[in-house]
Amino acid sequence: MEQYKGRIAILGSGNIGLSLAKGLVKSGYVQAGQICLTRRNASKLKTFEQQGFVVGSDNAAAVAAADIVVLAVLPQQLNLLLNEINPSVDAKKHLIISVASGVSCKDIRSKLNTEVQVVRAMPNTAIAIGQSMTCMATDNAATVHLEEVTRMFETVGSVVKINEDLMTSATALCACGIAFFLRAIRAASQGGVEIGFHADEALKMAVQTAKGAADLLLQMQSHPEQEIDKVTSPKGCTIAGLNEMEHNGFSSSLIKGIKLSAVKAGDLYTKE
Ligand SMILES: NC(=O)C1=CN([C@@H]2O[C@H](COP(=O)(O)OP(=O)(O)OC[C@H]3O[C@@H](n4cnc5c(N)ncnc54)[C@H](OP(=O)(O)O)[C@@H]3O)[C@@H](O)[C@H]2O)C=CC1
Ligand SMILES: O=C(O)[C@@H]1CCC=N1
Repeated sequence: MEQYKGRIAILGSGNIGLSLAKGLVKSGYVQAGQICLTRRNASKLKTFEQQGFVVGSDNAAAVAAADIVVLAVLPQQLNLLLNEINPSVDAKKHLIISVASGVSCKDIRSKLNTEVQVVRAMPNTAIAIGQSMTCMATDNAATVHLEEVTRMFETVGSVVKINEDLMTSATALCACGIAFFLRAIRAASQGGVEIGFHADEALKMAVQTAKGAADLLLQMQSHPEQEIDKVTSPKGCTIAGLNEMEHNGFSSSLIKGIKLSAVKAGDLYTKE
């Protein structure tokens, strides 16, 4: 893979900003020294500085030194940040990537005095280990820039390009979604403890079983129900457990949670 030659500013180096930074370096897309990480409390970035990242609190300086600018603050923090960097953004030089939930490309441009190109990306925290599901959308980025952003996120997982009006749905299904599956694994391990395993072995068993389920679907390209049919022996214990879960609203609760998250994701910026 060809290494990216430019410089990236990640403004808002919290959970997702740092996960992205780690993933991009781990994948070899860039070296740590090509990434500038900012947050207001930059003293919390000391370990990243020791790993070779450029760190600081001066967003305008970070933008001036970069060609790709990643906006990774909370939606409620974004307007202040955009006001701060506005004088430093140059449409001819910069490409903006925003991972903020519920903020449109148009919203971002409306706060910057320029027709700068904006791409929205919605990764999840598995980006730190190159396993993100990242959804991407833009309303004005040139093909060449969209291709570069695609290449960037493909080094740290899978990428799907979607219409911008589906970005909040993508937030719920993929970005929040990783938490939903993690909770399911945790619940399975708690069940495992009740039926006789120590917590550490129950967790290991639940994790590997979940990984096997996901890999089956990825590698066989099959539908979950096809794989479930292979597990459920007639009058067996799997269908008994599965039906008990459904009587208690397993699928329904996941669907309802995803729907609520999608509504909330759309409201985070506008109802701050
Ligand atoms: N967490 C996730 O899994 C995902 C999050 N997102 C989106 O990413 C964004 C960030 O979320 P998340 O990482 O969870 O939030 P965090 O609170 O962990 O990170 C936000 C960071 O922004 C910093 N920050 C706030 N204001 C400024 C500023 N003016 N200049 C520079 N840094 C600033 C904060 O540090 P300090 O207080 O020191 O400034 C903080 O470290 C949100 O918009 C969210 O919707 C998208 C996909 C997944
Ligand atoms: O919980 C949140 O609001 C953010 C957006 C997607 C994942 N975390």
